[in-house]
Amino acid sequence: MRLSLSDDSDDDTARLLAEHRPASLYWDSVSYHLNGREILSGIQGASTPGQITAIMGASGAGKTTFLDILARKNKRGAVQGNFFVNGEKISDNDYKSMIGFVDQEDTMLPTLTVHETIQTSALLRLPRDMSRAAKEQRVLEVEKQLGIYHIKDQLIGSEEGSGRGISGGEKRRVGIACELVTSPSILFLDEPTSGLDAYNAFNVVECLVTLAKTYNRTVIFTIHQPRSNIVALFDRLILLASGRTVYSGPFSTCQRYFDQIGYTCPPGFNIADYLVDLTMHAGSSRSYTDEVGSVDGRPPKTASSSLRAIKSVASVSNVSIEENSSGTTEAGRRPKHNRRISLKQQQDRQLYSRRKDHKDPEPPATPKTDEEDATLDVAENTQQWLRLSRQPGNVPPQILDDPDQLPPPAPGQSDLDILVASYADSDVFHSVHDEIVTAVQNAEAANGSPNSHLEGSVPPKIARISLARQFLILSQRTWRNLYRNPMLMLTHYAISILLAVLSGFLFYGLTDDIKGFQNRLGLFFFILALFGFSTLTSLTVFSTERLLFVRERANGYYHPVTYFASKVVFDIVPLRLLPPIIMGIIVYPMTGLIPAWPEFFKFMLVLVLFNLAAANICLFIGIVFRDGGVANLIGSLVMLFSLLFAGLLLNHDAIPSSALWLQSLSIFHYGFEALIVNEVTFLTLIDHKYGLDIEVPGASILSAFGFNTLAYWHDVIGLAVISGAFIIIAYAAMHFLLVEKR
Ligand SMILES: Nc1ncnc2c1ncn2[C@@H]1O[C@H](COP(=O)(O)OP(=O)(O)OP(=O)(O)O)[C@@H](O)[C@H]1O
Repeated sequence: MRLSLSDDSDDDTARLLAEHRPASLYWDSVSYHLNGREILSGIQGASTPGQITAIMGASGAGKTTFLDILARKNKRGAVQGNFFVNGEKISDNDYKSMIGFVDQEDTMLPTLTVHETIQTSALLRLPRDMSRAAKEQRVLEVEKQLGIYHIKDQLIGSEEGSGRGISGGEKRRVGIACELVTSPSILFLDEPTSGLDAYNAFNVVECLVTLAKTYNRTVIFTIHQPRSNIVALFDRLILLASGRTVYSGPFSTCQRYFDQIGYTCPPGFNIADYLVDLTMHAGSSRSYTDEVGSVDGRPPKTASSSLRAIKSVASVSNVSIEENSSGTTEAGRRPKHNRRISLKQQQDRQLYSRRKDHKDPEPPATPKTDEEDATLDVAENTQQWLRLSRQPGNVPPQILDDPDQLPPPAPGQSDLDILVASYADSDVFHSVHDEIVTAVQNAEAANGSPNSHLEGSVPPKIARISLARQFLILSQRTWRNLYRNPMLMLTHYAISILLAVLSGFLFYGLTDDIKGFQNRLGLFFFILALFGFSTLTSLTVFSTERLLFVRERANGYYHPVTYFASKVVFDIVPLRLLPPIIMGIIVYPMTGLIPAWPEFFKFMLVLVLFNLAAANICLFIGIVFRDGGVANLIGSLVMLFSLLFAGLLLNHDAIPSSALWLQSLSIFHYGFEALIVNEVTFLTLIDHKYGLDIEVPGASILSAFGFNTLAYWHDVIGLAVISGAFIIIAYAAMHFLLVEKR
């Protein structure tokens, strides 16, 4: 999968890659509290360019939380700790410009192709002064690098709707490509192999290794229980259990380390499986080293708690299995499941108990004083942190260089306590700690030198593309998404045309009498109700892309205003404005409404503004209410309320006049009144009574029905104001509510 880096003839691409600053990441005393609960505590570690760092642990160990914190994601709880890039503390903004983050679940538009998806990321995020051709070239390079070039024209697809597209592994690689295309110095990935088969999982990790080694990037990911061929690719390992560090250091030394502290991974067994199982058992058990130790005093040979392990477990265990599988129905024998439990317990004890062949040493690490702890917790700056790190009391005088020296289990101590204490007392811990201190000292020395301004940790500021370009790129994406989703367009247009023709026939040939007036009332009411309720589909304008928007925004793809504008222009215009215009053009002449251009245009203006107002109200509701069902309910209630106050249904005598101001909130009221006033005010209607044709001015009839004949422009302005107000508050809601918070 190794490919040539780039076409050197392209200066822009070469410059992008050259401007990348290799970034070593160091962290120390990292803790995280949420709602008074400690989720992570005292994690330290380092990851340098060219290295793959894996964060492992059982489910709920805190891997994702820790990765989020390393990537400086916006967290709900309180984060503490020291974070250094090349030994320096850098601002969140600078940091975010040099990292890429790939989430566990892929959030991509299923209607775009692989190439378009990566291209959008590149066009939005690569520097303004890089040419379009160079950006395109960068996309192709990354596609080749990740082995997805051959599927670049395939649709992403989804399980439901647009049909199955590319595979899960390919999707994961597209997600990585979207981040890689900006050439980040540090790449974070949350469970990049989850949901993938062994082959695809290996391919993905192999791509990451190529990236780290060939392009000198720092790669950090969480991973659940990797297969051994993947494990062999790790350079560093961070093993967490209940948010505490069981191991953080070079992967190459981890097996020896666990062996030294009395937890031996059986030969031929996947160390990742063993370690994750160990942390699970350790967290739930009290130390029983002294109870069982190992069978016949020797370390166990093989196995795990799984069936696979049971099959390969040695000596005594095999006997137990045979016993277990032979006469389970014979009288006098204990039930089968009891034997299984005891077998499992026995094996777990063999595998996950500390070996007995160690002498217990002096108590471990000199505890820090309360004062020092507190100071470390609130360590504000590098100087303070360094001072504390250099104090002898913080560096335990004795490291675990004698493999037979282990901390003794205190009464009530769990295996996890022992594992955590052993690590905090180990030479691995101290060498990582020294590495951090040295990096910080070197950075300080470099900053003090006269040439310090030449090479900082922070890459040069990237000039982002303008808002106008962002809008164009996002509009193109929204438009593609729309026209490749023909059912959505088709439904809106087909319904509008069908209902226009239907109402044209039902209200064909309106007469100029009282009956004709009533028909006009019915026609306008029908048209408004139809559009009012069909705009409820605007509720989903954001719901389907909510997660995509939140993530892209957090990853710095664009300014929210450009996303919002592109959605409004390319969703609301084609789906909410064009259908009523088409319907108006069909219905108006068919039914025989006033055949004059001014009245026709005034009729269309009301239809358009009414639809816009209804769509913007739904847009706002769809943004505020995350749950689709709730949003639908609220949307329908708002429309019903508005319909009730339209003027036709209301019994004015039954409602106190003080409550009539509610009409000013009703878009149906504005729309209905404007349409009927526009149509009837200057008509002369014939009333057939007692065999006579009495001419009645339309204005009189309107007044008798409670309409204000001078209200047309007032109503038009009312619709425009509601429409404008809701688009502004919809944007405000999106800006303030749709912010990533993990
Ligand atoms: N926003 C949150 N609200 C409540 N609890 C949280 C939140 N974030 C994390 N936690 C808790 O923190 C612990 C660690 O969660 P985290 O998702 O980091 O674990 P994990 O190791 O990534 O698990 P998995 O492998 O299952 O994804 C869990 O007990 C989880 O319940």
